[in-house]
Amino acid sequence: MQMMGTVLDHFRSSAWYYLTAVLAACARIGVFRTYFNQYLRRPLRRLLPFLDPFVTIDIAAKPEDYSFSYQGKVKSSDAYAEVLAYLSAVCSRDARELRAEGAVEGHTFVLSLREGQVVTDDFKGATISWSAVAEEKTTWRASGRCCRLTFHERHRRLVVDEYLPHVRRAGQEVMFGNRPRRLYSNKKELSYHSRRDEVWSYIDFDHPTTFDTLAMDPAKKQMIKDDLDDFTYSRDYYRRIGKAWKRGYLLHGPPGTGKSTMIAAMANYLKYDIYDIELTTLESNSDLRKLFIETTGKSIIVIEDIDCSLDLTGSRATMLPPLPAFDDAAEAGYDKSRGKRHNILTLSGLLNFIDGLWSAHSGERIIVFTTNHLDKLDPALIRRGRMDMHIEMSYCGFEAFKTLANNYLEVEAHPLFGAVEELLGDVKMTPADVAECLMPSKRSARDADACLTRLIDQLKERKAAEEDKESKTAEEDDVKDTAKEEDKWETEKVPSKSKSKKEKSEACQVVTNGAHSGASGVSVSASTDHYLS
Ligand SMILES: Nc1ncnc2c1ncn2[C@@H]1O[C@H](COP(=O)(O)OP(=O)(O)OP(=O)(O)O)[C@@H](O)[C@H]1O
Ligand SMILES: [Mg+2]
Repeated sequence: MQMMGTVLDHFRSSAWYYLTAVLAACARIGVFRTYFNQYLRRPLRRLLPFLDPFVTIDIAAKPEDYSFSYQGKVKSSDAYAEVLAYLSAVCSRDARELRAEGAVEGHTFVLSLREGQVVTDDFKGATISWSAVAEEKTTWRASGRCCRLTFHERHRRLVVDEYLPHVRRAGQEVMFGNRPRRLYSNKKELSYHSRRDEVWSYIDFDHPTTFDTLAMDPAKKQMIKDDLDDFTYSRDYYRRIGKAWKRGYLLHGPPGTGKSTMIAAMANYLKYDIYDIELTTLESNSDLRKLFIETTGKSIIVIEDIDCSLDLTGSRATMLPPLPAFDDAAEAGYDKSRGKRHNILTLSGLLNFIDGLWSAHSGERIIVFTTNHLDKLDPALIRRGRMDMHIEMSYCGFEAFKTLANNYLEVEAHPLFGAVEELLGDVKMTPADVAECLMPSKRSARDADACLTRLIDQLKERKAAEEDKESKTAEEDDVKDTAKEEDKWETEKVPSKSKSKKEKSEACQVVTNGAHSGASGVSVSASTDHYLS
């Protein structure tokens, strides 16, 4: 028992000893920390770049910050996905241990680094290392993956000002290129708070037309391609001259000359999405603005048949009719129950959409209008600067025909081409009609002779019809000319100066009276004769 007491005493005293020692050490650490923070931290920080000159930036998978989109809805940052897309090419080239994930959209894989792997990227003489790291867990966020870039302190400005924006832009392009193109059309019901997917619906755009299959004069086609190329590579130029990065094309020409086909060729050439706006479904200028805000960069915004969409021919001031009287309200499109007027989309609203302040929103855009009747449009709508390029889609010429023959019959030359060339010089036929003739009736019978003969027959028929029409018109003109000549001759015989007004009116009276007395046409001329005699 005494022994037991001695052991306990010993234990107590040593516990006390150790506790005192730990407390003393903690106190020393606390004192050290205080001294370190007060006197050493700053000088050491200044010394750090000499010891470790590398800077690191983490781009996390889970965005820490959220930005607010136009309608005040939270929109997450895409930076991590963009970096992964950018690095995918570098990784597939250099890394040995990779991970592959399906791209958010489309059918491709995005390759990224496995944890601990490093790849390097060169940019304007700077070497930047990328590594995949597990992000540290914090009190408010679970751990996630992040991409860490490391670079020398002396490249700090280059990386922050140029490299990172370059990574984002290139990443966006990779992401955009990985998915199929889209054809968007506007929904009918738009509310003020509609989100992007509530104002636009889309389908994958898989139109096979390219500039190679588009039938038109080769020089004109090349000019359009060059213009599109210039536009896409001119981001800095547009910025420098202070112009929104957009270009307007007006396609005009008779039905079936390939205006819609041209839009498809443009979209495939540039790899842009198409936003097809049906103006007649919109109620007001703000609807148009809402649609426009929800479009993305790298897109073609199309308004087809602009002359038919709305009455856009009036002056800007008179486009908006005054509010109708109450009884006429329904007829004039005034919805009494909702207290608002329909179809008050105005020309000035449309002009604003094309080149107002909103037009500069997010990236490059092409705006295309099509019309069958150029003369019906307000000059303000189609002036240069708004519609930068006016492209006339015209009837099929021989060069355009050769493209169609190559498309449909896979022939580049044929003995019947000579006859077609001659006839196309005389007859106006749209590419759509030519294409129809070249389309074999049976898929198995892709017989160039038969198709070309059918085309020649059609052209001959049209030529005969046109000649017939022309000769009829000429005959009618002759009759009209003769009638005019006779009238003129009759009028010249009237001694107009010899009679005073009063006499003339009396004469008219006579004529009128005379006319009353008999059959009108004959009587008039008879009366005139009477008057003349
Ligand atoms: N220039 C062309 N090149 C190739 N195919 C063409 C061309 N023009 C017309 N076609 C053919 O004719 C069809 C109709 O052409 P498209 O719809 O492009 O004409 P459009 O000018 O838009 O007519 P509309 O004024 O009636 O809208 C197309 O599907 C295409 O097959
Ligand atoms: Mg069309």
